[in-house]
Amino acid sequence: MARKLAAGNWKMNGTRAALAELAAIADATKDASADILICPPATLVSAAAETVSGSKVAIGGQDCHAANSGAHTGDLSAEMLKDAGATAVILGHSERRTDHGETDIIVRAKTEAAQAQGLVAVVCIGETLDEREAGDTLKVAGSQLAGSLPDGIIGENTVVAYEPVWAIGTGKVPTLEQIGEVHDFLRAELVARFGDAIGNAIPLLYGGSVKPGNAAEIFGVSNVDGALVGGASLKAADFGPIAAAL
Ligand SMILES: O=C[C@H](O)COP(=O)(O)O
Repeated sequence: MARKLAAGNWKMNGTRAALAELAAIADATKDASADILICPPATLVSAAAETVSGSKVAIGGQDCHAANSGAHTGDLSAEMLKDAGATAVILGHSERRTDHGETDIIVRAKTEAAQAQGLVAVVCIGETLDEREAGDTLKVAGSQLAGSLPDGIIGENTVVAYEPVWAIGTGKVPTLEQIGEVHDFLRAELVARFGDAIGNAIPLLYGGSVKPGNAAEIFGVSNVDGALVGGASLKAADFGPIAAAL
């Protein structure tokens, strides 16, 4: 069975002043039974890791390059994130796929690089509204899953986040049936490709407008092992109750 995980993606939000809120998040989640991960902007990874030291909060990056080092101005490698104190990294978020043209092939290479450094890869997939309305949700999710995950993964170093693009930051949330349909499908795909032990050990997170008011019902859906939370991960008063609902 997959472990439970409440993960926060701060996206391009936060300066050093936000470290006080991170400390509040560590306090608000100290009794949570789920694992806790916060992914601040890269500028804060090192200080964030120091801030949460001794708590149950782990720190992650929001992206990494597929190479370990080299002439890639502005990029960060998995090794650098690890050196700064990260233990995980979000890869293939729809905002990176859209803003930076990241393909499944690129996401797969980044995932391999992250895992080679011992980081947990939180690999994101999800359909656009057009794709859902065309009835292609499972086709898109299956294709992104197959293309973004490398062979040879182990359950402990991989998390998959299903984030319908149309639900991100919009306040629109799929029905519980829609979430369950995709998560059951993804679990079956993981088991078919990686076998029972690994396929069932990979946490499947739902992401997209998760709030304190809807977290418990989403966590009650089959094969939902947690959430990747954007806006509501910025405040301890929101993220604490979400983590507690797991
Ligand atoms: O990575 C997080 C997701 O994009 C969800 O963002 P949101 O909770 O603000 O909708």
